[in-house]
Amino acid sequence: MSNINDTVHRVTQRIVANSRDSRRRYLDLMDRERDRQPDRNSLSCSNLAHGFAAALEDQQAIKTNRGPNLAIVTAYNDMLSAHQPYGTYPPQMKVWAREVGATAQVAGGTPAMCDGVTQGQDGMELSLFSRDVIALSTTVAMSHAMYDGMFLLGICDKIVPGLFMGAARFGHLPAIFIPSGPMPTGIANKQKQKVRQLYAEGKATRAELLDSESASYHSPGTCTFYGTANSNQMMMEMMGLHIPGSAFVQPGTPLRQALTRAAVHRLAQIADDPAHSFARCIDEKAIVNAAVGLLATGGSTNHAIHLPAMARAAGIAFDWNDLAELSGVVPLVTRVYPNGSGDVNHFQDAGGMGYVVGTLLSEGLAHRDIVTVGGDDLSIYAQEPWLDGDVLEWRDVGESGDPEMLRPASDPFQADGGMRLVEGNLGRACFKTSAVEPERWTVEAPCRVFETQAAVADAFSKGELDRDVVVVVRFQGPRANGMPELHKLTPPLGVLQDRGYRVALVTDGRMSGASGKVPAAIHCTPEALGGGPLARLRDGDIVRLCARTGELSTTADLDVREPVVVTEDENGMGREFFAMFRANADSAEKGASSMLALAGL
Ligand SMILES: O=C(O)[C@H](O)[C@@H](O)[C@H](O)[C@H](O)COP(=O)(O)O
Ligand code: SF4
Repeated sequence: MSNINDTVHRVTQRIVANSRDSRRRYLDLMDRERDRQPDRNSLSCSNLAHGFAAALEDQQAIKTNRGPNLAIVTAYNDMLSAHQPYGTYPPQMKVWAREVGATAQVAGGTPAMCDGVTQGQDGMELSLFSRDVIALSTTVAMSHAMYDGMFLLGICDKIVPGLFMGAARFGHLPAIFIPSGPMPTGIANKQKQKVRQLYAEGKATRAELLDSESASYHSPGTCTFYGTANSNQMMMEMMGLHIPGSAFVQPGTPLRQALTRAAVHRLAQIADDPAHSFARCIDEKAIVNAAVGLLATGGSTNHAIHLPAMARAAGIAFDWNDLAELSGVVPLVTRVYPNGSGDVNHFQDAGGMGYVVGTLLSEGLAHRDIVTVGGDDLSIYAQEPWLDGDVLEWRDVGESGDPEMLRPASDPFQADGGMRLVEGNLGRACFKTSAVEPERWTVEAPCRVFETQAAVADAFSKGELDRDVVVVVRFQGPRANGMPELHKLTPPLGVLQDRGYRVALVTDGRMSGASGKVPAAIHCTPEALGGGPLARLRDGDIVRLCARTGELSTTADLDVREPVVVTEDENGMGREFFAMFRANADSAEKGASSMLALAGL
C-alpha cells in the first residue's frame, strides 16, 4: 500500500484529471508513431544508404539491422563549462554501444546558451526562447527514422527542458539523459558574492572582480551553485531519467566514465521496449516528483516556467496552483548555495540526490511507482553509485554527512517548500523563500518603477535608492523582450539590504536560479506589455509583497490609470529573428512558449 502524502496524491489526481484529454491525445499519437514510424527496414534503400554512408565500422551493423541504433543528441560546445566535456563523449559511446551489439550515431546537435556569459547582456533576451530552439533542434535530429532510442546530452538551464520537450515528441522511443557533472569547488560562493558587492560599491577594482570570478568558475564542469542547471540534474533523478546517481559526479573521473558507459548499455537494453518508452516515463507522477524535488531542494525559480512547458510537451497540464499546493507540504531538506553556504560538491559528499530521494520517499512525498530508465521503482535512485574496483555498484547512502546542508524530511530546514505563489491586483508571481531570510518575506514600501536593469544600476549609483523601496522592473516579460534574467540586480539590491533598508524586487522578468538574498516577486503574469497591471504603476505607489499571506498588491487605484506603453528596440545580437517567438509566447505560467501555443499543446 502506497504511503503517499494526501496532498501530493490529491494534486497528482487533479493533474491527471486536468490532463485527461491532452494526455490521451499524446499517448495515442505516441502509439501511432510506434506503429506508423518507419524503422530502418521500412526506409527506402536510398534513405537507408544515406543513413549509414558515413557510419564507417558500423555500416554493416546498421545496414543489416543487427542491433539497436541509438541517437546521440548533443548540446556540446566549448562555451558552457558544463557542456565542454561532451566533446569526447560520442566516440566513447560508440565503442560502448558496440560492446552490447548496438550502434550509436550523433543524430544532431542543439545550441546551448550560457546564461553566465549573457547575464546582463543583450544575448540574455534570447535565453528563454533558446529552450524552444533546442526543442526544435532535437526534433530535427530525431526526424530521421534511423533510431531505436535517444541519448540526450545536456545539462544547463534551457537545454535540459528543451531536449526534454523535443524528445517528448518522439516518446515512443526510450531516452536517457547523460550529464557530465560539476566542476571542482573554487572559492566559496559567499566570497564571490562579497567581492561583487564591493565592486558594486566601487570598493573593488575590475581586476580584483575578474580574479574572484575566475577563481569561482575555473574548469570544465557545471558551475557549482544550485541554479537552474543543477536543478535540472535534480529533476532528472527525481523523474528517473538518468542512470541512478549520475547527477553530481565530477567530469573526468572513473565513476563518471562508468556511469556513462552504463547509460549506453542500458539504452541498448531497453531500446524498442514500449514498457520503457520516454512517454511512459514522463507521466503525471514523474512531473509531480520533479516539482517535489524542486521544492524540497530550493531549486531554481526558472522551473516555475520550464516545468509547465515540459509537462505540456507530454500532454500534461501543470500550473502554479499545483506548485503552490505542493509547496505547502513539501519541506525544505537541503541548503545549497544560494540557499546556504555549501555548493553541489558538498551536497554530493553529504549524501546528494540518493539521500534526498530516500527521505522524500520515506515520508510519502514522492511517487515511488514510476517507470524510470533504471527500473520501475524510484527507490533505486535512493542509493549512490560507487566503483568496487572496476565494477559499478550502488549502495545505501546512510545518514546525512552534513546536517547543516542536508536534513531528513522529518526534521527539515523549513516545513514547507522554497517556492511561494504571490498574487493580488498586480498579478500572479513566484517568490523563492528558501534563499531569503524569513524576516524579509514581507516588504511594504513605496515603489520606484524602471523599464531596464541599467536604469536601476544608474539610480543606485546616484544614491536614489537608499531607502525602503520596492524596485519594479517591468516590460521584461516573454512578449516584451524574451523575459531575460535580471540577476545583475542582485549585487546592488543586496548592498541596499545590507545597509539596513527594506528592499524587494517586483518584475515580469526572471531571475537566475543562482539569485537569492533579496525578496523578489518574479514572472509577474500578466506581463506589462499589453496592459498588465505593472504597466499602471507609478513611482511612489505603495507596493506590498508577502510570502506568508501570498500577497502582491498596491494601494494605488490602478483602474483609473491608463497603462504605460513602452516599445523596445529588439534589434541586434540576432534578437530580430526572435520576433516570432515574442509575438506568440503565452504566459510565464504556461511556459512562455509560442512553439507549444501554436502547436495547440
Ligand atoms: O538560472 C541560473 O542558474 C543562471 O542562469 C545561471 O545559469 C547563470 O549562469 C547565472 O548568471 C550564474 O550566476 P552568476 O551570474 O552569479 O555567475
Ligand atoms: S550553469 Fe549557467 S553559467 Fe554555468 S555553464 Fe551552465 S549556463 Fe553557463
